[in-house]
Amino acid sequence: MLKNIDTSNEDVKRELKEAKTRIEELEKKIALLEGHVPQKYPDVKFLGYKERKRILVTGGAGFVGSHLVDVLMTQGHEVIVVDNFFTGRKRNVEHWFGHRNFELIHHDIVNPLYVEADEIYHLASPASPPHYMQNPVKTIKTNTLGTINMLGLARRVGAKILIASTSEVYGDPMVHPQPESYWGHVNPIGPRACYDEGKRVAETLAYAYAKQEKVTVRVARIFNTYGPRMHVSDGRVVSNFIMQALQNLTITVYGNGKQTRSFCYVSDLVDGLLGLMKSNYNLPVNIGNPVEHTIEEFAMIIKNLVPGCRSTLSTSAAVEDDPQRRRPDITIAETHLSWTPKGCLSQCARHYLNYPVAHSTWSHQHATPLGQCRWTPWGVATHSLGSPGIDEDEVNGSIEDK
Ligand SMILES: O=C(O)[C@H]1O[C@H](OP(=O)(O)OP(=O)(O)OC[C@H]2O[C@@H](n3ccc(=O)[nH]c3=O)[C@H](O)[C@@H]2O)[C@H](O)[C@@H](O)[C@@H]1O
Repeated sequence: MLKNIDTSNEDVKRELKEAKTRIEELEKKIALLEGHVPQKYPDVKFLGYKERKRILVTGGAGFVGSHLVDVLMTQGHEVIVVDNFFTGRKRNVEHWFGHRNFELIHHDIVNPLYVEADEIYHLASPASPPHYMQNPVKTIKTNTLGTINMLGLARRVGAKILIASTSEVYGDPMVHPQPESYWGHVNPIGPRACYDEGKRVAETLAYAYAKQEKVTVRVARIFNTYGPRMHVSDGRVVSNFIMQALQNLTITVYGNGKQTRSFCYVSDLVDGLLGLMKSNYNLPVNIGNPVEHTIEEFAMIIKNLVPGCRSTLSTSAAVEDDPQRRRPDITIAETHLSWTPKGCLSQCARHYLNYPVAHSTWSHQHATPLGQCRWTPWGVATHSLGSPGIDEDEVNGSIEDK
């Protein structure tokens, strides 16, 4: 091209010089950006355009959402994450920044969203009691208006939508274990109502849209879940007890500790959500681990997992409306999704124990399926974790994104 250009001409010389300077500036900017974007992504399968789906994950930067995003990305789908970063964090998905199949939208789903999608996983909502009680009106809006917006989007674009509901729809249950057919025992004006009733309305909305607007819906009732990327200031029992045990602080058992919970590891939950989305089953499905422990037993399990832990247990006044027993009946998930949780509590808790104490590597970790774990005194060798130590920022509860 330059052959026909008179490079002795002063104007051309000047233009070439300017262009060169501009190219140098751009090269510097590219180098700078490359420094921020991870060069190497986790392995992503290639899918042809017929198999590749465009999948929207609301709350995709949160604890559960980000693990789901990891699996969908590695399967080769195009994933759009929408999050308002109330409890979600960019660092949970930063290992995908810049990937051509990944998009992150900072948006609050209380406001309408217009995107194209084949499937929607609607996970957006705070899930930890102290978080959802902090702004109950906002929690109700997220679960009602937010769900209406997502169901409306599913209707407009013809997407299949999975609503993340909760074991909290059963309230303080009078039936144990809880089958999906149980209607629950919820205090509609209690401190947990913003979440419990919000999720119950979300379920009602899902089936109203299914009936009236022919939207294809799936409803997962998620039981207590734990794993990497749960914020250390999350306030739920697993992260509280682990952080207390690691620092030799008193383990704060609320009430007399005789209340029960059944804990599911996050990779098992994600498998259940994927299985439900794929299945033809359209009624609510419990996804949780049916192995039940009292909170007192659970405190001892965590204490015993931390070498040399000198923490003692304290009890206190019971939390208002705290469900006294919780254990999922997972017959439907086993029958219709062929799903059953694989993780056992002490192994998974040990696995998870590594993450909050090795914060620099925390956000990049996947919840490795247990079959792939190699155990070391501090957990999983495959994750090349740092030595135990506590991240000041995390412990002091610097939750700038809450
Ligand atoms: O982990 C979850 O997935 C669930 O967490 C909460 O439900 P909850 O069972 O109350 O969760 P936690 O706050 O972890 O409490 C579990 C039990 O431990 C007790 N607890 C909690 C924290 C603590 O420091 N000490 C303690 O004894 C609580 O009183 C409660 O009895 C949410 O409300 C659910 O939506 C969510 O699905």
